[in-house]
Order: sequence, then C-alpha cells, then structure tokens
Amino acid sequence: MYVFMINPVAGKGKGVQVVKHFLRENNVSKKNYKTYYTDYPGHAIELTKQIASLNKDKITMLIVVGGDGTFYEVLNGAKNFNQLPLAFVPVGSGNDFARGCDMPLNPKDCLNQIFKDNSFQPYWAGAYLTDHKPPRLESLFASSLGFGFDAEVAERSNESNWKQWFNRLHLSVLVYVLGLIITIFKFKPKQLTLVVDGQERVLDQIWMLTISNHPYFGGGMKIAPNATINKHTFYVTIVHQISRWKLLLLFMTVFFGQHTKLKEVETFRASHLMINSQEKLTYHADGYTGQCYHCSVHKETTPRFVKRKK
Ligand SMILES: Nc1ncnc2c1ncn2[C@@H]1O[C@H](COP(=O)(O)OP(=O)(O)OP(=O)(O)O)[C@@H](O)[C@H]1O
Repeated sequence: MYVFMINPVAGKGKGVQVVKHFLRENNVSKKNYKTYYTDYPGHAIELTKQIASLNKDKITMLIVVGGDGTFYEVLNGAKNFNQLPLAFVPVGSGNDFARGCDMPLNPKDCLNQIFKDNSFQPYWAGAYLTDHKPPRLESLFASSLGFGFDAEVAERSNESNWKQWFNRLHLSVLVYVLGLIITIFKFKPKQLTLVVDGQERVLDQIWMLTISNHPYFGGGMKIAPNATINKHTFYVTIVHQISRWKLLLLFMTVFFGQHTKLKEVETFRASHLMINSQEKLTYHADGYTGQCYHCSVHKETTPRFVKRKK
C-alpha cells in the first residue's frame, strides 16, 4: 500500500491537486493507496508514528508531499521505524531535500520518477540532542543543522508579523531577505567550544556553523558545495571573523557555492560534533528553530531507504 502524507498548506495547496491528478491519470486503484492530510504544525510527526506502528509491514512507501518542514516532521515521526521506505514530492518553498537527492523539483515529474522503479537508496540522516536531554529525545535532520546567523534569520522570519503579509502578496522570498537584512545589523558573533571527532577547539567571532548531509540549505543555497550523501561524515561550514558587508557578499555567492573561496569560510568533514556555548545559541534543523547551550550531533548508523537519484 502506498501512503501519501500531504501538507495542504505547503505551496498554497499545490500538493493536494498534484496527487489527485497523478492518481486519476494513472488509474491507481483505491485499495492500493491511502491519503492523509496534516491539520496543524507538528501533526505529521504524530500521524507518521501512528501510521508506521499500525501498518509498518503493509506500507510499500510513505510519500511525503510538502516542503522541507513536512519531511522533517515525518522523519522524526518515523525515528523508530528505519525500515519505512520514504519518498519526497517537493511542493514547498525551499525543497532542499529534493535538491540534495537530485530529484526533480517539478512535483509531477518527481511523482513519475518515484514510481518509475522499485529501488530505494540508503540515506543517513543526522541525529542531534540538545542540552544533555535523555537519548530518547534525540531528533533527526534530513538536510542541515545550523547554529548562529542563519538560525537567527530563520527564527526572525518564522516569528515575524510581516511573514503573512508577504505570503498573501505572493512575495514569500522577501520574508527571508528582510529577516536576513535585519539580522545582519542585530547579530552578535558567538564564542563556541567545538569538539570535532574528539578534538576540542575554542572558536571566536563565529557567525555561522552549519552541519550538512548534502549541499543545499535555505532554499537552494549551496552551503556545502562538495557534499555527497554518505554514511560516515557531515560537511561542516564555519563562517567566522567576517564583516557585516562581506557577509552580504557571502549570501550572494553561496547560491553558486563560491563562498568557500573567502578566507572567512572554513570547511571540513566530521562524524561527531559537540557544540558548547556560554550563552543561549539559536539553531535550526531543516528550518525548525530552537535554542540551546549544548548540542551533540552524529550520523544515524542504520540507513533509511529513500527515493533518490544519487
Ligand atoms: N494544515 C496545516 N495548517 C497550518 N500549518 C500546517 C498544516 N499542516 C502542516 N503545517 C505546517 O506547515 C509548515 C510549513 O510546511 P513546509 O515546511 O512543509 O512547507 P514550506 O514552508 O512551504 O516549504 P519549505 O520548508 O521547503 O520552505 C510546517 O511547519 C508544518 O508543520
């Protein structure tokens, strides 16, 4: 049985239409699929847990139709169900997971690609735990986990009053741009202690620290241009000791992955990281924001099975 998990508000409801059209056009029998719709933020976590625990042997594939936020929720709902085969149809505004997996960004083409063959590829999500909570409260991220500047931009944009106005005017891209400009002036660089695969470093004047499973974040920015999906290592990008104006330049070059040439940008690969901060640090996981003093990060050891090209 195919299960569709559809976020009806992502992409202004595009997902609902795309799935209906696909099922009709391909004469998919009603007994071969079920559709579930998310009703509120966080609902996909609960729905996925229920669906996976009740039907885990009957599900051929759980097809997530939404944006990166919906996929993040499904991944976390399926945290204890590694064997659940997953696919993602991008109808959101960012869709970085589909970019990272080299899937078509057109939802209709993506659905066709998903059903073209029966094979799945392994995918190793990132796992993170904040402030020494019990391990059962560990969360997963599909694309990236970021600390500092980009997390504050995401937080400011998500909580802003202007978000709904720009969205109503179909100018959602300006939500992030305005958040970025305000944050450039307000952000205070951080001091962090970072433990990378057992080696401790004290870092000063940190603007951003991003841990990536694949190249993309923030809706198509190539933050880790050399990243390839793999079992062992994350691609880490640190931006430090940079002027506010040069950071603007960085955000213009990051779409082409050229920011790594700047002397203020450091990149390396790592398997385990621990981040410690004396002050509260804002972070985002696939766009979801939170705050912490401490975070430990590692790759999931057992792969998930995901529809992807590479
Ligand atoms: N019925 C609903 N009403 C309101 N919000 C919902 C509903 N269902 C899901 N959501 C929330 O909608 C939010 C946005 O979803 P999602 O991130 O998938 O789309 P997006 O923001 O358009 O895409 P992207 O993250 O790729 O930019 C998520 O936080 C999700 O929890």
